[in-house]
Amino acid sequence: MPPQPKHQEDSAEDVIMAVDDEVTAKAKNDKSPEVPLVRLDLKNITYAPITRSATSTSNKNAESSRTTILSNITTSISPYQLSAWMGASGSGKTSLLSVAANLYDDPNDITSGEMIINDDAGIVPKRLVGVVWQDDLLLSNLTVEETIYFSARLKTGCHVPDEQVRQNVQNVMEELGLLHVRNSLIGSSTSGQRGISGGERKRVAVASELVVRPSLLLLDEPTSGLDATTAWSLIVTLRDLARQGGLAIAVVIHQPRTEIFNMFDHLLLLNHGHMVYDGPPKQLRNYLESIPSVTPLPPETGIADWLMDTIKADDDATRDDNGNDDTISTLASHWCQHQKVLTQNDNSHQQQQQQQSTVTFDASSKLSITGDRPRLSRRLSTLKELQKSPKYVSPFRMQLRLLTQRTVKQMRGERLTRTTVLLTFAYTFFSALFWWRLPDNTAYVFQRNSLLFFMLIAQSNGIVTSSISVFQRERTLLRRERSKKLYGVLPFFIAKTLSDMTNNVLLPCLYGAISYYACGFRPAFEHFAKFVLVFYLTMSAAQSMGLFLSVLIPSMSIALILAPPITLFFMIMGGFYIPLQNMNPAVRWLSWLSFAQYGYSAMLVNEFGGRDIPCAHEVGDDQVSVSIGETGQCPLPGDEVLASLGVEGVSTSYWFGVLVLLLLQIAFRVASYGVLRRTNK
Ligand SMILES: Nc1ncnc2c1ncn2[C@@H]1O[C@H](COP(=O)(O)OP(=O)(O)OP(=O)(O)O)[C@@H](O)[C@H]1O
Repeated sequence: MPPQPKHQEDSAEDVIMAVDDEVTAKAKNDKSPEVPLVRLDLKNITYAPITRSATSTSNKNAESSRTTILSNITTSISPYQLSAWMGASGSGKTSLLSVAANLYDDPNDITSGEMIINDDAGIVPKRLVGVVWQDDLLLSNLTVEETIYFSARLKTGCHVPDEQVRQNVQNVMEELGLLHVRNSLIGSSTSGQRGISGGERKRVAVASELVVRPSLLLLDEPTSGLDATTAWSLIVTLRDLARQGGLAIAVVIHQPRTEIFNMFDHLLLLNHGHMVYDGPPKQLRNYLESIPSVTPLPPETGIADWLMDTIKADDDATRDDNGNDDTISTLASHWCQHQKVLTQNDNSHQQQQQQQSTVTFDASSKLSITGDRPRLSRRLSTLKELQKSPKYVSPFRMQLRLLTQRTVKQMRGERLTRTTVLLTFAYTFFSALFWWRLPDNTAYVFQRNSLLFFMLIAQSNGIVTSSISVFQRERTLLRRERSKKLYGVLPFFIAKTLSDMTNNVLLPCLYGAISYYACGFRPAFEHFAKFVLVFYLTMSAAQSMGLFLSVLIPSMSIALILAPPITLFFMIMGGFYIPLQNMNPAVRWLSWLSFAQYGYSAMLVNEFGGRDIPCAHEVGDDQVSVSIGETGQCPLPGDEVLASLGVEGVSTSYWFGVLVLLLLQIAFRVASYGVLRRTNK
């Protein structure tokens, strides 16, 4: 007999769930706040995105070249249940996951079908969904605890006190066996920085989602790379969370061991984007063995292994008979027939239920309900109620604070890597080696001048390139977290700008400061401070230009190829190689956009402006002829030097250069923000 509502006058959304004794007992002890129950029904979903090459052609062509990845998928993810999605590689499991989580690129990619949330057509509010992808994007310089904490805090409203959030972090680390590595850095295999193991990474990714108890949790191959025991204990944890907390959980899984397979409440089997089975795992064997072409489960063979062999054999048979992959396989067409029967049965069942004024979960969950088990009554909210919430969980100020703290922590390891320290040391060594203690007289004006430009060139290229590579990593994380509505582009951007102002440019400035005294520029502190200021601003303008390039050019390899010639172009526009007055007027105007021009001019003004340069022969250093300052005057007025280098008019003002450098980087940053807002969705 189907379960009855407690009171006859209960609304139609009231749901009675039955769970087993053990789970009920655990649920009573569970102090975590109740999650809103979410049931997601996918009805006849066909997902056909436009392939990347097609988007470059006309819309008409693009439409006709959509690739159908999922055909007519009908399944449910129900509260209190752990569902598994299985299928061979490329069968469409990950695609289905992005459809269910509402994280696909374009709504038009769903060419037919509908999604139902708690009986209302619509999509799940993102704040209720947690997704763990195959490729986690954890920040390498954060510890395990910091990673989970930042994720928790960004997903928790500011009304929840910090102690509570930290307690939740502690609990989830305990649940997932991460306490022993709580202070270990995540690390990164690509940068050779050793960190936690692959299995621990996976658990950190799961913990970062679980910590806020999402109503709907979707995990893409959470057990891949885990040893058998760890995989088993992770699935046990997920099953317990579903049963105790009412979470609706679906995991994409390849070939689980039988003990794991038996833990699933619901199974969806896909093959080449078609459904092959959807229902209770316990009935799978009977169902498959009822198909004449299927070899029965051999003794001593795990059910998941047999399942994958059966799909493979079905694939081979389809290809043999028809010579192409597009033809629907025997298993898929058998399921179509079966589904028709199920739908008819379900319709008549629903009619029966309406007469009795009761509501149940989907067909599969009914199988777990037994009349004499204890019951938990939880209300299934309407979609409208679920949607009632601000766009972002945490307010702007909190997003900004958390993102700034997180970026600072991430940058602490990148600022002082062995490579950056070595590079700075090498450049300082070169500068000192070739320009050590330059005499201050007319014979060395040209060398002073070339050293100033070398300093700019040496550091700018590196800074533009590192700005591009750092942002390309951040971009993917931003896209993923933004699509989950964790924060907006503005707080991310401000946090990044604040971090950029102190990171990446610090070592180059240290290089500039040491070289300044080592090479013997004007000794007064005022000139040293002015040099450091303008050097800093030039470097940060170069960094902002690098950011703009990487925002504009989504492909990192292309951006990295284009960056050096673009930087060099602006360097030439700086006026060292060709004095600006000798430049072709058609391109000369571009020097107004060159950060190098303003930085170089201000440095020249700081070094030569407002003073006379002593004569070489008067100080006994006359082996080099005066090559700058056409009048041959001696002592040489510094303003002559500036004029001969093309520094004229407003450019002779140091503060003009400083102001334009400031404005230039603001312009690059604002433009980057605008482009990012429009494109990085
Ligand atoms: N945007 C897209 N455009 C074109 N083809 C796509 C797109 N996304 C996925 N595919 C293709 O759809 C098929 C299913 O991909 P999907 O990643 O969903 O499979 P999967 O079952 O998760 O595979 P795996 O187990 O190997 O991760 C693959 O052949 C893939 O190349």
